[in-house]
Amino acid sequence: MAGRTYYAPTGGLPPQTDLITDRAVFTEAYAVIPRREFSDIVASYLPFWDKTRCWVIARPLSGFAETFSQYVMEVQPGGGSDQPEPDADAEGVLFVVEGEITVTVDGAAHRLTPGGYAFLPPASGWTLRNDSTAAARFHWVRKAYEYVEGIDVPDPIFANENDIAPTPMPDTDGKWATTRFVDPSDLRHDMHVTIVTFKPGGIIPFPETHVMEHGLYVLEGQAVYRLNQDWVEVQAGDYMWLRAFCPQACYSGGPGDFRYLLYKDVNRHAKLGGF
Ligand SMILES: NC(=O)N[C@H](N)C(=O)O
Repeated sequence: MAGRTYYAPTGGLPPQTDLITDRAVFTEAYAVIPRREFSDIVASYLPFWDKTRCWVIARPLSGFAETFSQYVMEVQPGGGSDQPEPDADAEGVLFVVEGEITVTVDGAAHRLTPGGYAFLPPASGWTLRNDSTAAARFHWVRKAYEYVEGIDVPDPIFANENDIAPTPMPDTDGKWATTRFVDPSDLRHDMHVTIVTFKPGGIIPFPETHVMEHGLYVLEGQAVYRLNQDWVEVQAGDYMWLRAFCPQACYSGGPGDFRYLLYKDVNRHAKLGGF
């Protein structure tokens, strides 16, 4: 799996000479945030985080019952947090796209580099530092954990995608594969963050239409993505936010692999009545 690349935004502003034409879209069913929208203008600073800024790229919006938020975090050398997560019920997944971070849980320090993944259960008391000499950039997906009586809360997980063999989708000749950090049938988990890889020519050959929400951050490559009734061109660094039931399909564009980080809510009953 050598040679993977991970697009990481670095902020700044498009030059004043740029045309405004862009691929940004916001509809009831989906949003597309092109990579150049990760500008200084929309960066935020978070309470109890040092030398850190972030781009909030997804959050629950309305009575449509969205489940998750997603940030791209940028932590400068010496920065980090001893109280990163304010919500005791929030579980988190971190995925590193640039630099190095050290995440500590239960007294054990874990160094994560590009391709590095961490699952952090609610109330785990994790902390994070960038002890390196360069900026670190990583995704942080947050969700309120849905406790089930009789089912344990999952343990922390630390992994790197480069150590995991992707699982090919059946009958695709290996052109569509998913790298999983969690066993899909493990009912302790109510969300999955995976990496979806399409070889050139790989496609989703039908408009998947399902109740799960998605956040898709394009790590590498380019494609034409079907979102609801629209075809949208996407490239490394772009983000797609999909509400429940938004039909989705794609043609990967080559010449290299098209890969994205995918959030999905799973393994829980649909709530009946209210949100
Ligand atoms: N857009 C996607 O990649 N969707 C996945 N196939 C999924 O829902 O698992």
